[in-house]
Amino acid sequence: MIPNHDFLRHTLDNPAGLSPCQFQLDNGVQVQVWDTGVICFEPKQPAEKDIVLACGVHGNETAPIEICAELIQDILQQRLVPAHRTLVLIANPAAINAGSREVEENLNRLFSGYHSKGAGLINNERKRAQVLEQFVSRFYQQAPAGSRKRYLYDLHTAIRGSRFEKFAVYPFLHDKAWQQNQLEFLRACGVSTVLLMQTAAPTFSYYASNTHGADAFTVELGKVRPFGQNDMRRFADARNSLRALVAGQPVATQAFDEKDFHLYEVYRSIHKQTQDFKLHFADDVENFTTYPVGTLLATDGDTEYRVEKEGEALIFPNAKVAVGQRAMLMVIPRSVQGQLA
Ligand SMILES: O=C(O)CCC(=O)N[C@@H](CCC(=O)O)C(=O)O
Ligand SMILES: [Zn+2]
Repeated sequence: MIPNHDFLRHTLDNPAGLSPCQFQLDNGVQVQVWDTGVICFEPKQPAEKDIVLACGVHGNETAPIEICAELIQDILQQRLVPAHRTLVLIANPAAINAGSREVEENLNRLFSGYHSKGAGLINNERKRAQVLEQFVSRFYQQAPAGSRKRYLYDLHTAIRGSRFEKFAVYPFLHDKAWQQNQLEFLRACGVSTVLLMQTAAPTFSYYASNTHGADAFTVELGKVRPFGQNDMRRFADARNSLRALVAGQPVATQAFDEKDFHLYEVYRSIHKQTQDFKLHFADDVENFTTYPVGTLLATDGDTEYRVEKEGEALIFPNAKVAVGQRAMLMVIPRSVQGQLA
């Protein structure tokens, strides 16, 4: 039903859609293909977690796609046995085939209904964002009754190198407490730099967090590289921790100690206002770089953006985004002492 148990290949061969199908593995795990890139695993007696793993929201971010493709194949071949209901999403097959971040529009700016705003469902990324929301809703709503925990890890790699190779974006929680066990899990994945957002966002992780109450994160696992050029040893902690999570096996976490983390909050978000938006530092400047107060960072027509605050660090600078979109975040260190649940 899935040739060679290779769901990534099957997805990329059918980027426009796949007929739903379902079957059972010899170990009792129920497999349901809901669409291209959308596969759901349900153990006979699922434990309490409902886990969504997403990759390929940006088509050129290949290492997370490889991690998820291997996990799917290993479940299908019964080398990995899920203990929890698990939905794996290869989010943007057309962009993966094109080897590009997006085909027409940034998929990760289209969640929480943004797909249908303005001009509406005018391209495939907008349509995909809508159906991904529907699949995530279905997955969480179809869970067995009882006390359950929802998770979504949206796996990415960043365009630039980074002073801290791996980092996560913790979506805005509307003043709810950050989860200590989630910070511990991220650290087991090799991620000890976390950006705590203070505003709503059109991203997949914010959607899962805000709409479904999931513990949800955008996880940046390294730098963008083409298929075949990822050193998968650098992803071993993330790969192994995610597989242990799905299998219900112990994850090698350590008790939270703030000294082990680099925690940041957003000081300001710089949006591209005109086509003239220009960054005033080189393409190889890394995420989390700091400059002295007063340094010119970017210009946008007559507007100048300079470092305003000691310790302000830049992240996700990208002059190529569409006008109106986030072109860079400036972040500052912060503490979460006494603010964790
Ligand atoms: O490296 C970059 O500039 C972008 C990497 C990336 O795709 N980041 C995500 C972050 C999403 C979030 O803020 O939760 C994105 O920009 O969509
Ligand atoms: Zn990305």
